[in-house]
Amino acid sequence: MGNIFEKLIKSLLEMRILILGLDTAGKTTILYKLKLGETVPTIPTVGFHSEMVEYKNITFTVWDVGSHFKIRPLWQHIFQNTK
Ligand SMILES: Nc1nc2c(ncn2[C@@H]2O[C@H](COP(=O)(O)OP(=O)(O)OP(=O)(O)O)[C@@H](O)[C@H]2O)c(=O)[nH]1
Ligand SMILES: [Mg+2]
Repeated sequence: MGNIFEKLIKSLLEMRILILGLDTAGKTTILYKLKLGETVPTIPTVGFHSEMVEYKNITFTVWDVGSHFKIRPLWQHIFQNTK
C-alpha cells in the first residue's frame, strides 16, 4: 500500500506545467502569484525560467516561457512530457 502512495507522490512531484501565451499576457505574474501568493512586478521574460511551486499540498514544476516572436518557434521543443 505504501508503495502506491510513494508512486502517486513521485508522479505529482514530476508533474510539469507549461505556461504559454502572447507577450504581456500575464504568464510570469501567474507563476509568482502561485509561488509567492502575491503579485510582484515583472519584466519581459527572456528565454524561459522554471520554478518549483507548492500549491494546496501539490508540488509541481512550472515552466514560464518568453513569448517574443523570435522565441515562439522554440515552443514546440518544450511540449514533450508537459501536462
Ligand atoms: N491589469 C492587469 N495587469 C496584469 C495582469 N497580469 C499581469 N499584468 C501586468 O501585465 C504586465 C505583463 O505581465 P507579465 O506577467 O510580465 O507578462 P508575461 O506574459 O510574462 O510577458 P512576457 O514575459 O513578455 O511574455 C505586467 O505589468 C503585469 O503587472 C492582470 O491580470 N491584470
Ligand atoms: Mg514573462
